[in-house]
Amino acid sequence: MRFLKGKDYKDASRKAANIISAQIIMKPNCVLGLATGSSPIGAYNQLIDWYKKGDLDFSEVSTINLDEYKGLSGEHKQSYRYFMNTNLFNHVNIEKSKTFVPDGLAEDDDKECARYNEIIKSRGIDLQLLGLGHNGHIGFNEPDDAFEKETHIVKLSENTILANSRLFKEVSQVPRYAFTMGIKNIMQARKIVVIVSGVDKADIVKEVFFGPVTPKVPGSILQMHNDVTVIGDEAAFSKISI
Ligand SMILES: N[C@@H]1[C@@H](O)[C@H](O)[C@@H](COP(=O)(O)O)O[C@@H]1O
Repeated sequence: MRFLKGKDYKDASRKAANIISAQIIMKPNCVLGLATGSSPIGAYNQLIDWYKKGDLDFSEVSTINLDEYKGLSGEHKQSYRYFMNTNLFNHVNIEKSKTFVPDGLAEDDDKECARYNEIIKSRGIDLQLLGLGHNGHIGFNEPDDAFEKETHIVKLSENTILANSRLFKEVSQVPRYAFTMGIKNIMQARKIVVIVSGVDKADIVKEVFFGPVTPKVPGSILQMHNDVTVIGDEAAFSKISI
């Protein structure tokens, strides 16, 4: 595992964007596994900036997102499809038909999980970007008794519902269920980049990357992957010595 410390969030975001853009330059038709949340926004902004300057081309890139709330349409402002469109896809020359996010309105959960899982397996992810939930979740893989392997529907923990309610008018509006890639899907990515920022992530960063590997802390499985880069600002890395 490599740790890259940025001076601040902007610096950390630029480092993450550098790795993503190197991936696109080395393999123009690469498959990027993308994440939502506040953590990757800075990296997305940097990528947009480089695209606008003519330094990056997304025309052959495909993307597969980690997760989506069940019950929200892609037009809903808090859906992850909407997030991706507004924070990245609408601003670069990516073909929308090559951007995948689970369908939050799918009527049959099992069918949607199988469909999405097939999208992941048939393409294969070259680089997976991740944020980290305060309870150590990656995607929406919540603490559990076992590592859930493939795409599945998950009941969100109270902790996650509360953390994510900051983006909704009130906590009751936060969906209780979500579709998410499983741990096996994430671990099969060739390369993984985790972005963390802020002092509120300092404890979980220590637990995930230096504590025991356990499904109670889902991100801890990343210790077993052979190509993980963790990028953070000083605050997020304040409880580890690297
Ligand atoms: N499903 C997403 C995760 O993919 C994300 O990593 C996490 C952390 O978000 P943030 O980066 O805003 O702290 O939030 C959500 O729950």
